[in-house]
Amino acid sequence: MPFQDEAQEQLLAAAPPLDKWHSASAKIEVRDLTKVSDKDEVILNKVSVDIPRGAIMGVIGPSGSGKSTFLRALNRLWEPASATVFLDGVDICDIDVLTLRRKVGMLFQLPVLFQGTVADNVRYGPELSGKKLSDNEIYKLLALADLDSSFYIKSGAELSVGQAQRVALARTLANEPEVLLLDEPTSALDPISTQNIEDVLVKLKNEIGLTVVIVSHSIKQIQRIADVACLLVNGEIVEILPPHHLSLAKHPMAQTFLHLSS
Ligand SMILES: Nc1ncnc2c1ncn2[C@@H]1O[C@H](COP(=O)(O)OP(=O)(O)OP(=O)(O)O)[C@@H](O)[C@H]1O
Repeated sequence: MPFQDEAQEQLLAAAPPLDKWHSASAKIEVRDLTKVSDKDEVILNKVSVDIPRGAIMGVIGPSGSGKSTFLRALNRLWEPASATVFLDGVDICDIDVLTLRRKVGMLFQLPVLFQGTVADNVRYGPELSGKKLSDNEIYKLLALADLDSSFYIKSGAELSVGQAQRVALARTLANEPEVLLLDEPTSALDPISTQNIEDVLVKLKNEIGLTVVIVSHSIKQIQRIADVACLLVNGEIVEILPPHHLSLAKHPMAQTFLHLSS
C-alpha cells in the first residue's frame, strides 16, 4: 500500500537518528553469535548487533525467542564461541571470567540476597577482590539504587521484592560495572517499584554513562526507558528500531507480536 509506505517513511524520517548509537561507539559488539541446544535446535542464529556505549538497549520478542540466552552470552553465563562477543573491542573469551562479570553485571527477574544485612550484601563483591567498602561508600551505593540509609542494617528477610531488587542492584553496582544486563528485572514488581527501578536505570545511564541491556516483556517499559529497541524472533534479530517506532517493524512475526502486545 503506497499510502502506508509513505506514512512509514515520514515516521522514520521524524525518528531520532540511530547514528548517535552506531558502531564507533559500540560498547559490546556481537558477531554471528550462534547457540545450538543439545538436541540440535538452533536457539540463536548468527546474531549480530552493536550495543551502544552509554545507552539503554531494550530486547523484546516472543517467549522462547532467545532473549535470555542472548543476554547470558554477554557475561559468559554460557560460553559463546570465540570472536563472537567483544567488549570494548576485546574478545570476551580472552577476559578472565570473574573480571568480565564485574565489568558486565547482571540482575535477574527475582533478587536473591545473601544472608546478613543489606550492607553485607553490598560489601560482598568488592571484598572478593580485596576491597573493603567504607560505610560512606555503602550509603552512596544505596542512594544510587534509590534506597535511604535506614536500609543499611536491614536483613534481606525484612524487604519487599522491590526493595530486595534495589539492594541486588546496589550490590551489582558495588563492582563498578561498565555494563548492566537485566533479565525482566521488574516483572515481579508492582508499578511503583517498577518505576523506581526504571528511574534508577535512566539515572545511571545519565550520571555515570552506564551501558544497559534490558530484556523485557513490556513494550511500554522499553518505550519509557530505552534508546534503542532490538526485536528478537526465533533466535534472530529481525529489527533494531527507535523504541517509539516499533510499530514500523516489517517482519510478519514481529508485527503479530507487537500487535498482540499493545
Ligand atoms: N540450556 C538450554 N538447553 C536447551 N534449550 C534451551 C536452553 N536454554 C534455552 N533453551 C531453549 O532456547 C529457547 C530460547 O530460550 P530463552 O529463555 O532464551 O527465550 P526467551 O526469549 O528469554 O523466553 P521467555 O521470554 O519465555 O523468557 C527456548 O526454546 C528454550 O527452551
